[in-house]
Amino acid sequence: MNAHSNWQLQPGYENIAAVAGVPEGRDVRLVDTTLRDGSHAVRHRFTKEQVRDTVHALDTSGVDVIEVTHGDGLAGASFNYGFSLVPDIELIKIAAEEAKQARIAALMLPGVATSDDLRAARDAGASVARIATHSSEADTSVQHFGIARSLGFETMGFLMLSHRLEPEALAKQARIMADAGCQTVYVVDSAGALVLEEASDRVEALVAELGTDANVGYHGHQNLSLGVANSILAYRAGASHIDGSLIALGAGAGNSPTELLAVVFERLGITTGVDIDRVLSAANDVVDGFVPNRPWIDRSSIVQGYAGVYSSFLHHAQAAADRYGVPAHDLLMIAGERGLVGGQEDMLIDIALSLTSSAAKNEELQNA
Ligand SMILES: CC[C@H](O)CC(=O)C(=O)O
Ligand SMILES: [Mn+2]
Repeated sequence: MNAHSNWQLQPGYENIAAVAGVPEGRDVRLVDTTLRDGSHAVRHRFTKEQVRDTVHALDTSGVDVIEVTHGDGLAGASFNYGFSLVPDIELIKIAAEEAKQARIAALMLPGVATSDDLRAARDAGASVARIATHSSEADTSVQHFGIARSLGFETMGFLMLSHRLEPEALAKQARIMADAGCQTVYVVDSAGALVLEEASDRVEALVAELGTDANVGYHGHQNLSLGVANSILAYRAGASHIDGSLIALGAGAGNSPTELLAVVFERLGITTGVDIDRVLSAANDVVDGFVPNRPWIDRSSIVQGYAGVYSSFLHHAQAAADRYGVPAHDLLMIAGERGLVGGQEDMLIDIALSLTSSAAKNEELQNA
């Protein structure tokens, strides 16, 4: 572990001992994000009962980290990202009460949430902090990792839109997170854009850079239908933490399905500690029962993977498309060409307006 393993705990948090890493007896640690990334797919409308039932099902399946937060992280509930039905902290509290063995994780984006939100999540029972930055901006997470460690959180770092950096450059960003106190750094394929070795080469570079200083994780999206295959290659390249979501519930075409990851790892003889029968039931009998629309691999989400667009832009693009009468996939293609990053959702409206005004100009020219 890194140089900061004896982090000074803040007053009131001295008795908290967060142990990071893959639990004994498992080869890989599956981290479930149904109740965070999946929040995008239900427009942040999870009810208390849905959270309780999903946590119960995952916990009894043996999944040992369950993420519960607004899709855009703590304090993400806003006009920009969409309001939650139930505030994050209430949902985290319910999840922590319900989980008997699993740890509850909360995600934050520096600049959206603050250290006060982290503290509130800790007090509500979250014990894993996941801090996400754009892949080239790891330095913006430094103080948050310090605060998270001093609150006794286990820490995980997300390098979002990892496809935008070459493996060596990404590894340098991972080093910044690890040195700041991050215990597991993730290659995050936010756009579902990485194809096979593009995923494992990035994981390999992080593993080489971090050595025993931090674990490496992989978070996949299904836009090109490669979430599970990429996750297996990521594991083979040295990732010890793999994210998934029940029924793929997540942004864009969704995440790698947790139940499929569990089944495929088991078929490969790789121990996850997750009970297959129970996790399949969690997916089919619990989450599929309350989700109105599963994430889908369609023209828009495939374009996201193809053009490398942040998966959570999907609903924003659909809303702008409906409002301005332009195709969502065109907006997403242009968003990819412009290299937009998370937080620039409003630029989709700008793109829609420029498409409508150029369409109007073309019509004017034709009528002239
Ligand atoms: C809000 C953080 C972000 O959506 C994290 C994530 O899941 C991703 O980038 O894929
Ligand atoms: Mn994601």
